[in-house]
Amino acid sequence: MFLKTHKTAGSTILNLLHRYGDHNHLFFALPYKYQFNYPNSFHAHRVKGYNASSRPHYDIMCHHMRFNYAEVRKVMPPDTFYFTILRDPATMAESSFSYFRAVSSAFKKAPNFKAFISHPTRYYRQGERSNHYARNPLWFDFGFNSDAPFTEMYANAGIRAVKDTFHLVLLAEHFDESMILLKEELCWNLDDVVTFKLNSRGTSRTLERGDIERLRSWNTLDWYLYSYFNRTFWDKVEHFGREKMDIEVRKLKERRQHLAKLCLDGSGPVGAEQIKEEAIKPFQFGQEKILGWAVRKDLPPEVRTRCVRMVTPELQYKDLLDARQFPLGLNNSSVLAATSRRSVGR
Ligand SMILES: Nc1ncnc2c1ncn2[C@@H]1O[C@H](COP(=O)(O)OS(=O)(=O)O)[C@@H](OP(=O)(O)O)[C@H]1O
Repeated sequence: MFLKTHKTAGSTILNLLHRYGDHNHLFFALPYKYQFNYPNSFHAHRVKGYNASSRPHYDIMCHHMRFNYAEVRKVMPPDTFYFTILRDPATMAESSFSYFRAVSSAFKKAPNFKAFISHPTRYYRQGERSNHYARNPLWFDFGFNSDAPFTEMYANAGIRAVKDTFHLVLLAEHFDESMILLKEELCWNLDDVVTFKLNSRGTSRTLERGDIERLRSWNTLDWYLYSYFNRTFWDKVEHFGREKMDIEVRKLKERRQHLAKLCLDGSGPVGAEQIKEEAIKPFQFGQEKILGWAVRKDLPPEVRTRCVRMVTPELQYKDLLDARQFPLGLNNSSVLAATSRRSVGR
């Protein structure tokens, strides 16, 4: 089970989970649309095909939700491996402002990002439309109260809850090291965790030191959470072995380079207008262009399919999986009964 927090490289992780599940014929716990009724708290009945009396065997759950462990547990098997990813609240806020400007009331009211950073309380009102993107969004996604006043006791209780549930907490800033830790935990192969960056923006602002401090302080609960799991992340790397990690990360980068040369048209991500195939066009949202990848045309069909899968964005891949799992619509009980016996577990 992957808790996909917002603006933390989750779409790239979804790609590797989609690919792995697709390749191994695993059964996904899918939302009816693209998210599990976010920003409302997750509820088991939001999973397509879930029925409390005859529960299909689900292998992977990974789409956006506001986490609710009691309900997730009803859907996923007891030996499920839980993981998630965090990002520094400062850069995350910059990404969120750009992406969610039109939907979050606080972001919308601010004339620009600099004004928001300087006086967030001037624009932010608790409970106003989509303001969970504007303050402590990680804390919110974990299902906690993102408007709660900061106290160490409260923040530590949240951390304990995350620590007790999630076996692995990754960091967007250290994506490659994160992939190696994930691969080790799941006993996967290197190719399973090779990805191309998805859902990235054409341009982003560089933050000044003072802005970073202000954003971390505005998002105190998230900063406290991030700082804690940053420490545990490096403890895990230490335990894995720094030298071994360097070797593994080097292999991962080499493999990514190799696959980029094999699969991609051009040397970097491109705007949606340069991608002709609808199946791999990135969804556009927010103030900046969201980039994707063009795939070489001159590849043997099998290789091309594999390359296309690597750059298939979340929405299109979810539709593919949905069509595979429910070829005749939701009432096709034979498909549910025939779900895989394998699970992404420990
Ligand atoms: N591999 C890797 N390493 C580091 N950072 C990465 C990676 N993949 C995606 N990204 C960055 O993550 C941001 C998008 O996050 P999400 O996909 O979680 O966003 S969303 O909530 O699903 O819309 C988005 O950040 P911004 O570009 O700052 O907006 C992506 O650039």
